[in-house]
Amino acid sequence: MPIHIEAEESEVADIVLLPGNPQRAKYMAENFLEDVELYNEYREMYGYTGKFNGIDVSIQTTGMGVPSISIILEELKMLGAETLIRVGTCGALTQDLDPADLIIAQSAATSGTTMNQLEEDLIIAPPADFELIHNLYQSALNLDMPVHVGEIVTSDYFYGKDDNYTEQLKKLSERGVLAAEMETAALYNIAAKYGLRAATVLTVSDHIFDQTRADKEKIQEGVDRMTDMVLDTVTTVFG
Ligand SMILES: O=P(O)(O)O[C@H]1O[C@H](CO)[C@@H](O)[C@H]1O
Ligand SMILES: O=c1cc[nH]c(=O)[nH]1
Repeated sequence: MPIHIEAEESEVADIVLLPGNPQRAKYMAENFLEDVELYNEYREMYGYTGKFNGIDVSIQTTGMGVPSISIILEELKMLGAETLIRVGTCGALTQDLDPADLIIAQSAATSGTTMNQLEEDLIIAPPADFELIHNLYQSALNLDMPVHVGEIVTSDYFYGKDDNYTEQLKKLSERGVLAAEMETAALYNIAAKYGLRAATVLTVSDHIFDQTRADKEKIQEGVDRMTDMVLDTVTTVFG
């Protein structure tokens, strides 16, 4: 049994959804899955397994940031997980995005974390699994949801350290990077290391440059949309 996910392999599904927030994991499990079992409570890294349209699906909390999600991903690999879909929130880097819009992350640049640096002169940027993001996009269109596809940045900072960080984000924004969050580069790198399938879907909770945050109801609307989209794709790809 791994150290931080106190579960047996048989308790975790092949398909795992990955919210950062434990309350989101609980909400998604209780409101979207049937026959739900809680398999992990340690450190409030809640993990649930249930069924959606007859398909076994787990929802595993990752915590915030690259170190936390990296522990969880390594342990999910030990527990036999094969398909990993992050369901997170993010800060938009452009006014073209509205609160509760959805983003499908094709790739993740990094700021502050060395996740994409394989060796001194070797930077990699593993992409999302194409079949997953293709189907996620189709699900969003079919369900008439506002969706954007592109690059994001995974940052070690939620609160910008200094002006230099804001300048970095502005440069990324000028190059078309849509939003910042704190885990996806770890997900895509660890998935590449083990040959797992991975994708990230985010809902916009903040606008970084004007420092505005959507109210809780709006963020919840985005979470509900995002979960509907992801479970529609799970049904199409694995049903
Ligand atoms: O809402 P979650 O999935 O936690 O994702 C985002 O929210 C947290 C910061 O508030 C970070 O984990 C960031 O990546
Ligand atoms: O990392 C994050 C997540 C949500 N909102 C932000 O501004 N940053």
